Amino acid sequence: MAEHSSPAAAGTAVTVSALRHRYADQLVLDGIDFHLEAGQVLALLGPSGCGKTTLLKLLAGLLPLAAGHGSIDFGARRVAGDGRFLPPEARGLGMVFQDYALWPHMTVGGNVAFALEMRGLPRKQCAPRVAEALAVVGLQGYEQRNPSSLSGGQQQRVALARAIAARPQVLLFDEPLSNLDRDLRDSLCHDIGALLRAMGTTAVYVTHDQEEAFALADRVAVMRGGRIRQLAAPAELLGEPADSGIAEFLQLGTLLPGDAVPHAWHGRGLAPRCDQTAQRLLIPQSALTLHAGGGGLPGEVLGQRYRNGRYHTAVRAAGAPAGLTLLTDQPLRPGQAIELGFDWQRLRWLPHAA
Ligand SMILES: Nc1ncnc2c1ncn2[C@@H]1O[C@H](COP(=O)(O)OP(=O)(O)OP(=O)(O)O)[C@@H](O)[C@H]1O
Repeated sequence: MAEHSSPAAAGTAVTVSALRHRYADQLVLDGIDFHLEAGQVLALLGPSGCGKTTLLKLLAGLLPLAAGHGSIDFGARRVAGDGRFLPPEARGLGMVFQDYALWPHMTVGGNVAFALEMRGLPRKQCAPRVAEALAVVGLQGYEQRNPSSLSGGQQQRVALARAIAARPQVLLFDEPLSNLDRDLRDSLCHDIGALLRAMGTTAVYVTHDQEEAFALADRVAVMRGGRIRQLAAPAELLGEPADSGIAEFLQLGTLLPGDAVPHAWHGRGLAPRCDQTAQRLLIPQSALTLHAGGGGLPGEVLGQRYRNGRYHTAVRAAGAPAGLTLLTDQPLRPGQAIELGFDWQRLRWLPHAA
């Protein structure tokens, strides 16, 4: 994407308080609270059905907020709650959806201009704004093209141009890359991240792809069962997951039940279990290495799988249940005896997921 100066206005803070939502008698959001500073990017990450899209729709004004079900503020403006409800077009939003949602009967330029015309911008002023937004997403000169003549990645760039052309204060993304193949996803994800940082627009980005969330967002809210279970910067989530459910969802490593942890490990440097609520031991993949030179824990190779330039190696450590994963550059054969190095400082006792 082009290294352009921002066509968008700087973002506004977003505050969500005690938000709840019901579909008929099913409570799908239950007590959502967060505050995003202006210009921050929040990823909503969680398994299918946890309520990500519902939360995004409430932020967008695409769903009504029932009385007594919390509030949403954009800066000092209450956009929903306490009897107030601003429709989407009055919230200063841009939205990008999974299915691009471009008008097929309009040109690329027409699609981008549409958002501006809807806001009452005189036609004459639209053309330079359209050109500017298309340039930012790397589609300079595409105004006259038909959306159907573009690739999926290019169509999503048009949708992005349309979202930023109106200079929104808040950008909302609902799984915008999930229809694209992996390589295109990676490059567009990188471009969207760079664009958001350059624009300073506040953004909320729904995804179930952890890599996408961690690449783009300043903060990540991990959701489960209609609640935010942890909201933190990516590094904090990786290093200090709040419970075993989060560690499991983020696939941070092996989780051993407390009573399966070999007794001998305590003597080796494992911090003792600090309280009764700490029930499972997380052994992050990053804590486990192939040890050379004696003094490591004896282990055995169970199998290997090559992925992303490394061998994901299933190993069994002596006295412990199977299921540890070691990342290594070395090919190893099943049954091979090895020694394992543990970085005991990285092991964590975690409470069970609530
Ligand atoms: N219009 C609707 N009417 C009734 N129930 C709904 C409606 N939309 C969503 N739901 C239900 O609400 C819950 C949350 O759905 P939501 O789409 O917000 O989850 P999600 O985390 O975005 O899931 P996904 O990743 O699969 O899109 C699910 O149980 C879903 O079946």
